[in-house]
Amino acid sequence: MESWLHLCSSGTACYPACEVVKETAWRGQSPPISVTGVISVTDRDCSLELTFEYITNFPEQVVDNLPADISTGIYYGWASVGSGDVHKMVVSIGWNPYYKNTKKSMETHIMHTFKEDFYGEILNVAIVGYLRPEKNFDSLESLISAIQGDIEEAKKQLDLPEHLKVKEDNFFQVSKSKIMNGH
Ligand SMILES: Cc1cc2nc3c(=O)[nH]c(=O)nc-3n(C[C@H](O)[C@H](O)[C@H](O)COP(=O)(O)O)c2cc1C
Ligand SMILES: Nc1ncnc2c1ncn2[C@@H]1O[C@H](COP(=O)(O)OP(=O)(O)O)[C@@H](O)[C@H]1O
Repeated sequence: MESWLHLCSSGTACYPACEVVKETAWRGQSPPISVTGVISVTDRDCSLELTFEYITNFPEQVVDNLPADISTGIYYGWASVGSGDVHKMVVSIGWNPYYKNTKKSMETHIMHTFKEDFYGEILNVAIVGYLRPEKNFDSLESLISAIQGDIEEAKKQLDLPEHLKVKEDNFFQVSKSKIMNGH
C-alpha cells in the first residue's frame, strides 16, 4: 500500500508511536489514507445533541495536517483504538454545515460498542472510500437519519473483499506493536 498517506498529530512528543505511521508515499490520490491521533479530553466538551451514536473528534493538529487537497465529505474505513481490534468506521471531514463550524473537523464514529470512553487513547483510522459531500439539513432528525444511512452503506461497502483486506494492513499491525513496546 505504498500510496497510503500516514498522518499523525504533530507536536505530541509524549506519543512517539505516531512517528512510525508518519507520512509514507502520498501521491495526492484519493483514499486510502490513514490517520493516527490522540483523542483529547476536550472532546468531552462537544455538543451532546447527537447522543444516539458516539462521535469522536481528532485534535486540531491532526486536522490541520491533512493535505489541503483531501475533499471534505463523508468517508468510510477501518479504525482501532490503542492496540485494540480493528472495526468498521465512518468519518466526516469538514465544517459541519448544519452546525456552521468555523474550524474544520474530523469526526469518527466506530461501529462497535466500547465498554468505556477512549479519551487520551491513540485512534488509528484508515480511510478507504468516499460516501458523499457534507450537507446542510433542515432538522436534526434529517442529519441523524443521513448519518444512520452512511453507517449502513459503510457496513455494506466494507464487506467487499478489496476493503476487507485493508483491515489486515500493516498500518494497524505497526500501530499495535509500537504501542505494546511501550513507546
Ligand atoms: C458519518 C457522519 C456524517 C456526517 N454528515 C454531516 C453532514 O452531512 N452535515 C453536517 O453538518 N454534519 C455532518 N456530520 C457531523 C455531525 O454534525 C457532528 O459529528 C455532530 O454534530 C456531533 O458533533 P459533536 O461532536 O460536537 O457532538 C457527520 C458526522 C458523521 C460521523
Ligand atoms: N463507537 C464509538 N465511536 C466513537 N467514539 C466513541 C465510541 N464509543 C465511545 N466513544 C467515546 O465517546 C466520545 C464522544 O462522546 P460524546 O462527546 O458524548 O459524543 P458526541 O460527540 O457524539 O456528542 C469519544 O471521544 C470516545 O471516547
